[in-house]
Amino acid sequence: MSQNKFTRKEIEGRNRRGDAAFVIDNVVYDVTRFLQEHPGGAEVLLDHAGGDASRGFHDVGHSEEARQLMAQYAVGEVVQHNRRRGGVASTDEASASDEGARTASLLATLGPPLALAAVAILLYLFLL
Ligand code: HEM
Repeated sequence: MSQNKFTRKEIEGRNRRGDAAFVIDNVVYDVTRFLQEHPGGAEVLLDHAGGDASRGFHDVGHSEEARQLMAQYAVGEVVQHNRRRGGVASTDEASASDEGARTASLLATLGPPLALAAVAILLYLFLL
């Protein structure tokens, strides 16, 4: 496999019949020449072209033969800061979004009682 490094942005536009590439497990595959040969059809590859096909690829439960075949189409790797685990959540991206989700759920839990308490305090100050 070549040691070329790609950003996910560089793969994004490569979703056409004339130039199709996607990422599986942080490896970049140029499947332009494979489209017509894929036993699962060209369309499903094009659906994932330009993005991360890891989940789709693994969900299908490809055979060992398919895994060997795919090595022929590997053209490089995803740059370090764009790498993902399991093709879904990246280490960096995941921790960022985890944090966002945590903040949001904290706000959702604490928001209503805090708002009620604030209203109660205001009423107390103004009315009593
Ligand atoms: C370079 C990447 C890929 C290679 C080399 C490859 C190869 C193959 C091969 C050899 C088969 C025949 C069944 C088997 O041996 O497992 C197959 C079937 C299939 N592939 Fe892929 N595939 C690739 C990527 C993908 C991706 C990204 C998807 C979808 C997300 C996909 C979806 C399917 C489907 C739906 C089938 C048909 C399964 C069936 O009929 O039971 N493939 N592929």
